[in-house]
Amino acid sequence: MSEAVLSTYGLSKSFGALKASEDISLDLRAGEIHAIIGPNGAGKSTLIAQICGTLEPDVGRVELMGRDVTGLSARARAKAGLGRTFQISALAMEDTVLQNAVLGALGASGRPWRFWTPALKDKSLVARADAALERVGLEDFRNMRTAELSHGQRRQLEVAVALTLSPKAFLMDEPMAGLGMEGSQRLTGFLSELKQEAPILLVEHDMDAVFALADRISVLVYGRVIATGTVDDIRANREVREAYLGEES
Ligand SMILES: Nc1ncnc2c1ncn2[C@@H]1O[C@H](COP(=O)(O)OP(=O)(O)OP(=O)(O)O)[C@@H](O)[C@H]1O
Repeated sequence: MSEAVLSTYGLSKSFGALKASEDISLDLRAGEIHAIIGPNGAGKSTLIAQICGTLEPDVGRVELMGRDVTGLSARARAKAGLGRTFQISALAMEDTVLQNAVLGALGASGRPWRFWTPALKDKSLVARADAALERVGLEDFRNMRTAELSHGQRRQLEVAVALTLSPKAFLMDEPMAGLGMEGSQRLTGFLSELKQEAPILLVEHDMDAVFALADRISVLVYGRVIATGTVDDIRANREVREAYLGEES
């Protein structure tokens, strides 16, 4: 496949005696979904936090489009093109769908937050927000209160907010969580299109979704990557089956 958009080199992070990340080197390539799977406590969230910049690694570095971003804040990384959706929704529930999307577009514009109210009157910001809403299929819901959206629609809105920053790569932490079968099937279809715009590093517990979506999978166990490969490689990997997939494989 093609070149790396996002790479980690030797990321390590300990909490006291616990090695939550141990020498993690992986990459995310143009056009792909790379899923990170592993049992509870394997270190998936710790890894994502170091990549997005909310947790400092003890050792190692993160590169985005060949640029070392390890010293940058999470906000600066987002501006540099690292789009993120969160395990726990960061949306303002009482605001409308459009307001949430404009907030993202405002972040992308680099203007201070106190210009928030006029931002809704700023045609270019609203146009950017509307384009993102259209991209995720929420254009008919733009004036609805976010709290009234279904769970699946909120996930789509989170992607729209991230899209307003024109991300070069997405980090998604359990986007399927809380979705029913229909919702996760719809999101699966959407993510498989979205990856063409920006590749997706995906942490997900829903194995059906992972096996349907991922171009490559890395398996984390006790903070270490024990295998990286295609779905078929991972299904066939003995160490993975023993350590993680067990009877399900
Ligand atoms: N701030 C912290 N302080 C101390 N220990 C931590 C901290 N954050 C995570 N850990 C520990 O590091 C290990 C990895 O946790 P992490 O949340 O990254 O795993 P995970 O794979 O995301 O788990 P889950 O699938 O349950 O979300 C766990 O043993 C956890 O208890």
